[in-house]
Amino acid sequence: MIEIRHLYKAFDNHMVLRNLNMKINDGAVYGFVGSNGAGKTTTMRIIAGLLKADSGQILIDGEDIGVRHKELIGYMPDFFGVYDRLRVKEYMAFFASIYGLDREETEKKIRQLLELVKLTEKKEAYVDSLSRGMKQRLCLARCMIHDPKLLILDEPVSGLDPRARYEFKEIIRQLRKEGRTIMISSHILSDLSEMCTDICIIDEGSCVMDGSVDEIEYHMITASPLVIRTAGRQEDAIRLIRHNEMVETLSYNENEIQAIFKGGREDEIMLLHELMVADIPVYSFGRDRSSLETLFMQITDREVKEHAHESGL
Ligand SMILES: Nc1ncnc2c1ncn2[C@@H]1O[C@H](COP(=O)(O)OP(=O)(O)OP(=O)(O)O)[C@@H](O)[C@H]1O
Repeated sequence: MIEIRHLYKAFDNHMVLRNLNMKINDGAVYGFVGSNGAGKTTTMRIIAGLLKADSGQILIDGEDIGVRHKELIGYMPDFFGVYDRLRVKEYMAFFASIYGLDREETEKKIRQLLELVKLTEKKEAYVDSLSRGMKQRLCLARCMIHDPKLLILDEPVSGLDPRARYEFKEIIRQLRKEGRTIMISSHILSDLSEMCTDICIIDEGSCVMDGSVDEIEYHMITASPLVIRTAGRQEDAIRLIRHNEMVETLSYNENEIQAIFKGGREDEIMLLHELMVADIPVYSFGRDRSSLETLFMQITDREVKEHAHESGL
């Protein structure tokens, strides 16, 4: 398990990380989401050993990571450097040499990793001739050359076209199946929920919500209003719904009734059952599934953030 404890970092008196805490279980694909400037890259660079924290600890299996970042972590930055006149296989061999792999091991690793990222046929191609998506995949391959305990990927799909994003996500799903531990950042929550097992939402340098993707989605669902449409008898429906203890607020117009409903699926079924028993002609009943992005906006909204903090989310 990787634990980040009480991380603080300031640049020129500007506090960027404030008491950041995270736990990443072995085999987790840990989505790290936050808006621009939230502190994602800073956190990742500190874990990768490229930047020093002002205070805090990074523990792997209970031990302080110390100076062992290089061997334990594979870090993929959010930009790709220029490698003039270097072929794909030479690029990979260069990184293998940094980690002291012998010739046989280097060849084996290059073969395996290029296969994983579907670049075997590009082995002899010059790096600079590859498409953006291919470069991202090559960069991922080189981060894995030394079999790191934790892979850190900083916004790996940003700037990719839909096909390249899909291809990259497929590789992450494959790595997830293999039980790799991965931390992956994005400012798009829905990108991460497709690939990840867990999500941490960072805002102004602190984690404001974390949990499994299922837990996060549960919060998303209960944050979405319940929308009920009837074919007549709307006033009776409003009266009945208003009395349900799970209803926090109610609004309506001539077409529909909207309720902020704190109950889960069972409570929704109960309410629908009550409406049916009262013979109210319900023709549509369900959550207005606000996108994950809406939840994200809500959580990073000041007032909601305070509420989430108080309720221990
Ligand atoms: N080397 C630096 N010197 C001064 N300020 C910095 C430095 N690096 C980052 N910052 C500031 O720290 C804050 C957090 O930046 P960081 O890059 O960690 O955010 P981020 O969440 O990764 O954002 P983005 O999604 O835009 O990449 C920003 O206000 C940024 O300007």
